[in-house]
Amino acid sequence: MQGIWTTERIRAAEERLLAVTPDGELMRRAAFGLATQVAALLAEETGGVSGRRVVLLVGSGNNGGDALWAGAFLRRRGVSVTAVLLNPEKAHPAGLAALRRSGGRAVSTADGPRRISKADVVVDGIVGISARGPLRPDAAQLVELVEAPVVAVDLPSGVDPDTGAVDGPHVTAARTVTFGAVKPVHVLAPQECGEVVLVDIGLRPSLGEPDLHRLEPADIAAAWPVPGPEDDKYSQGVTGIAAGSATYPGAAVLASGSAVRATAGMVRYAGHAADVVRARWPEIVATGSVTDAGRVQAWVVGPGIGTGAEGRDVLRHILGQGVPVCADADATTIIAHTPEVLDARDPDTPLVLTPHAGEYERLMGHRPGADRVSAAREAAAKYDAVVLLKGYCTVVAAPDGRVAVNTPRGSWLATAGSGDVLTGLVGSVLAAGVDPWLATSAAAQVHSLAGALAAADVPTSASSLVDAIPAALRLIRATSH
Ligand SMILES: NC(=O)C1=CN([C@@H]2O[C@H](COP(=O)(O)OP(=O)(O)OC[C@H]3O[C@@H](n4cnc5c(N)ncnc54)[C@H](OP(=O)(O)O)[C@@H]3O)[C@@H](O)[C@H]2O)[C@@H](O)CC1
Ligand SMILES: [K+]
Repeated sequence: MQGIWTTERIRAAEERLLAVTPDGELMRRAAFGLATQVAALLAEETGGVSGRRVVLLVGSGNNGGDALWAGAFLRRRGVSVTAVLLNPEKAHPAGLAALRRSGGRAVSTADGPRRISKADVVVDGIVGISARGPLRPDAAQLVELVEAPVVAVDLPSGVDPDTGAVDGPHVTAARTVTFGAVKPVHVLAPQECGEVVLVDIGLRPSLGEPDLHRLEPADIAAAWPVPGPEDDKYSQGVTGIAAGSATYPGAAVLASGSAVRATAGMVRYAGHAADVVRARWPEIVATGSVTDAGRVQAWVVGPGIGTGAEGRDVLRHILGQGVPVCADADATTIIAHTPEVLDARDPDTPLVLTPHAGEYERLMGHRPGADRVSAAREAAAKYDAVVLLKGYCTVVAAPDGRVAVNTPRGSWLATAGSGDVLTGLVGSVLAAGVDPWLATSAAAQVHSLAGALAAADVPTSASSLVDAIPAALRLIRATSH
């Protein structure tokens, strides 16, 4: 699992490491890694390094220091380097001296536009982990003029380091070179960071346990149920699906189909769309009501069941079965409007909620806001449930505080029925007895990978998303070694 640390933790670890490292050493390590990446991007963009033009946008902190030192390294490779100093009195003295010694030049913001227009690559050393809020006007004016690809130092300036939130002018980078550890901004605002490259500066041993996680293919492959020689269709977990209606059977077909494709376990369907589901998925045992559905190891409930009395009865019945439940869509709304349905739940049985921002507001009485990680944690604690907060990046919080972030591969998943597919995936992994936080996080990643495979850079549909699940699983297994 990839660990992600908040800036408070990074700063504490840096202090510990700085105390035992020669002066300036960490910055030089960081800057050398940065210079290597800038040179690589120059080569990719222009076919060469020597003689190319790099402009550094340099703020008043150590982030600017990194950029200046990297400029000095780039000079050694024959790059023409100009630093635009946003605040000349406060520019990192040692970095500025190093750049000047190497033959680089430093100019004021007045000369910035002319230099920027000729740059092959621009380096954003405006601010790093100590700043909050949008770019100040002088920096914003220069950034607006940039047409060359940008390499962000540590993070794209103007994007919040801990939440990834954007609230005004900011940098959008082609590549972000970060140091010591991945920070929340990199997984919560991937669209602003571009490709993220981590440079090791020796921080890892000082960091401790991560604040957030991102599952790697090996984690998903290890969590995903794979049948063994002793398994039969029951032992791998039976998923129950209570979704859809006679008038709107689509949600039932998608959620059930997703569960069929996701694991080798059996799938039962209970509801008014039984005929349609059976016709589309003959391997599913379908009945008209949850009361005669038979034994399941996990329930998926909600998509298309309606928010009236009947939907409420279905949800209450399912919550009382003593097995893990993934409550989605209409079930979320029912819980928000009549929280007493949760009285039917055995407190020891896992519950997964999958709200989008609007459903979150119904559940919590306020919008998720800019800090989506804290928002998900708050809901997880309130409902004693795993909460998957939908959005461009999906945040999965457990009641014990664990959080996983799923970075998307494009926006293709924003298609009708996509949520029904996700809930089917979650349910089928829950049915196999996997830890609910891990099951939900793994399902979210398989869902986004299936979306990317189904779309292949063109719009897709939820049905093709279901069809792409096996390919996504195959790819994850192939890349997990
Ligand atoms: N520590 C280490 O060992 C290592 C650290 N490393 C590097 O250091 C970076 C952190 O450096 P840092 O702490 O000096 O702060 P940083 O983010 O550069 O600047 C903050 C200053 O910017 C200003 N400012 C604030 N808001 C602003 C805004 N919206 N728009 C514009 N300006 C704004 C404000 O200054 P002011 O202008 O108000 O005087 C504030 O004081 C880190 O990201 C990494 O790159 C690496 O070298 C590895 C080793
Ligand atoms: K930066």
